[in-house]
Amino acid sequence: MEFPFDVDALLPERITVLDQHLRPPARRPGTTTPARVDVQQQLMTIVDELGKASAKAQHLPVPITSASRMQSNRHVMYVLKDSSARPAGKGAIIGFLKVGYKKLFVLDDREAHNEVEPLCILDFYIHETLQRHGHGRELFQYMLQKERVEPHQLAIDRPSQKLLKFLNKHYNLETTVPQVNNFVIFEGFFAHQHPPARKLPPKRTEGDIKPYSSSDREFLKVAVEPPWPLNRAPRRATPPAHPPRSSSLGNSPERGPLRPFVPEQELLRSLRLCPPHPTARLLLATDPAASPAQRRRTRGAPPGLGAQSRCYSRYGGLNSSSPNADSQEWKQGEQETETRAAAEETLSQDGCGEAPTHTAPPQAPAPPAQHCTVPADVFNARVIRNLQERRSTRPW
Ligand SMILES: CC(=O)SCCNC(=O)CCNC(=O)[C@H](O)C(C)(C)COP(=O)(O)OP(=O)(O)OC[C@H]1O[C@@H](n2cnc3c(N)ncnc32)[C@H](O)[C@@H]1OP(=O)(O)O
Repeated sequence: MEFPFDVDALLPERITVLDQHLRPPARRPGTTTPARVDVQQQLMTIVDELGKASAKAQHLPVPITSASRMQSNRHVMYVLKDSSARPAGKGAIIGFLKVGYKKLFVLDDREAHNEVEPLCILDFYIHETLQRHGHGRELFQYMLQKERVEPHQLAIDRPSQKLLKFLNKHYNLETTVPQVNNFVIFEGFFAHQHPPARKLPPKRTEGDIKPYSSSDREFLKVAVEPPWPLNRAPRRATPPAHPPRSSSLGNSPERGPLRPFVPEQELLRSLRLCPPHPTARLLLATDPAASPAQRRRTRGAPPGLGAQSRCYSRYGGLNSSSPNADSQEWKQGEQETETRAAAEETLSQDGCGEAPTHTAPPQAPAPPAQHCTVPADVFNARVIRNLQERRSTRPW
């Protein structure tokens, strides 16, 4: 990667380490010294351009590395220059590696939350024309020595497929410990933490735990999930052979498929916390049979009393002595009322299995006594449909 200024003179060493001060490195004796402000500007240009190139290579919508980001974070950037060739006599940049310590909450292989502050790989880029020439390894190896860390002690911020292959090839890192955040850690991470990972007190409720540790790549999350705590990770007996990969952003892996929704019992409990849907409110208001008070009054009644007083057949052959349209309509409405009331009942009882109470509306005309032939599975299907309709009132 070339620049309109002399990169070779600006960065005397093959690998230059930059921190938040973006201080120009000491120059070789004998070289002419441009104004300090120019040098800093040149450094900032290099950082910005590298950040843009890296974002492009990873298909990121915006760069996660820039001079301003460097200045506002305590990250360290290792910049590799091309010292062999000197195109146009000004040198060139091969790539960079950005690392930084971050406080993370990570899951161990027993899925316990651990508070750790590991060194994280935040951004890594080698120019397209120079990839697979060993430059990435050279840079990574230098960083490991400087930072005095072992590869398995690192946390990687949403590694790309290429980086995963790189880590596997050069450092034998393959088996990951599944996480609920963007970071990938590998087997052995917890064995060699300095200081050791701090386990969170067991009494702490899940709501107190930060669900996602801050990542520079937060904006890459594309899937819409239910809010915490409905999005808890499923328990997995064995870690997957490979960490989850991206679907929408090419090189960057994603956090994995959406976790399955919580069981029905939890869903019902959570639904009770939600305000009722306007339609449900309207139905409840116009239907006295669905009111909790009404249901409470009839809870002790023998089951099926209401049904016994109004019978119909799903097969159309009503046993009714007066099968007129009005009574048909009434029956349909009544059946829906029952279904709704049953769903209400199910909701109010947290799905504890108690049979719903069927109640005839007091104002309804008394239908002719008939034999009820609606099978239970049809009834259940309507209850389930009703529940599904209610699910669509979820706020996310
Ligand atoms: C947290 C993050 O920073 S995630 C983003 C990581 N960066 C990127 O994905 C940007 C594009 N990729 C790159 O810049 C580089 O490929 C890097 C930084 C990942 C690796 O640098 P390189 O100089 O290519 O690595 P190096 O030459 O030392 O090692 C090569 C090995 O890396 C892996 N690798 C590199 N490029 C590729 C590729 N295109 N496809 C698959 N594996 C690759 C392979 O394991 C490869 O070994 P192989 O050639 O025998 O298959």
